[in-house]
Amino acid sequence: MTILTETAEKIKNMEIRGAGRIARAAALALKEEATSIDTDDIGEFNRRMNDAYETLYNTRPTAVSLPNALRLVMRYRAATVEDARKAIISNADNFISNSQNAVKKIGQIGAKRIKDGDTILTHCNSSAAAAIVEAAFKQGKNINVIATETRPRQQGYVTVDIMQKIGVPTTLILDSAVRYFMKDVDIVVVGADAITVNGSLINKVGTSQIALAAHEARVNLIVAAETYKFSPKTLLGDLVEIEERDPSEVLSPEMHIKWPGLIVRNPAFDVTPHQYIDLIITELGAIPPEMAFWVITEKLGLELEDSATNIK
Ligand SMILES: O=P(O)(O)OC[C@H]1O[C@H](OP(=O)(O)O)[C@H](O)[C@@H]1O
Repeated sequence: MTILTETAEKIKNMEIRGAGRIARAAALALKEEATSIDTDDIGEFNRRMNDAYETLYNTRPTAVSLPNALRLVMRYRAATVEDARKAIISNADNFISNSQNAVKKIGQIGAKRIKDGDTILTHCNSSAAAAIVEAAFKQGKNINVIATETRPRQQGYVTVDIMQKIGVPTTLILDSAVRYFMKDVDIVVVGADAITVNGSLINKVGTSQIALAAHEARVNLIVAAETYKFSPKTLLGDLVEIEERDPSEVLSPEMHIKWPGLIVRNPAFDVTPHQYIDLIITELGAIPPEMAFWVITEKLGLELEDSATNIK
């Protein structure tokens, strides 16, 4: 197994997960592939890099950070294999370090929205959302986190683990207990797998129910999202595909056999309309969801140009 196929497999089975981590792992896999292709023929090199792009692209459909990262790394024009290799390596290194810096900046900017004494509810596991909590805690704010379990993959445990290591007092709750606890919550902070041109959020399934409960209780909901989580293709009229994962994540095959004909659905994400989002914290600053169009056209302009010509 090459690093490329291993990375693709790990993204599919969610050993590598979280929109930002998926993007960085894909960038690294393209870099490794570019380094290891043994040819002097630029045509063959380009073909094999395109195959690598396709393999990674076809792993999970929803997190737009993946195609955005792939396009950024693959943006090269070169007459020789040596130049192509250099360009891909430098693009991948830049993407990875920009992505890591973006998460840190989001932490610093988002922490200003957290007040001393706040109880923060978060869903699933988002490194960008966790960066906000960590920065606020390191500023000496006395805060608590409520983490949802996040059925069926229990990414809430990853959040709990991070919070325990940092030392933030944390309460784990069932996803279905969110409305029950909303009266104790001061702010909801979640991550993003994609943000559409109208500022709506695609994130772990259950986020939209949390947003409704927060709205009802007049609790602010903020989204932590690097600009490469904004979806250029939504500007072209496309919808973001919602990944539907295997039913066995929800119900064991042994149980399923007992009820032949039972339909089990397992969408991994849902859509939270922009009306329920107070702010999106990006590395460029805290912006209202209505500015998604600006991020896509002004900041991801080149990706848009690519997506217009480039199918994906
Ligand atoms: O990039 P960061 O902020 O880490 O994560 C962003 C989002 O990615 C995750 O998806 P999954 O667990 O891969 O399905 C969650 O939906 C999370 O909110």
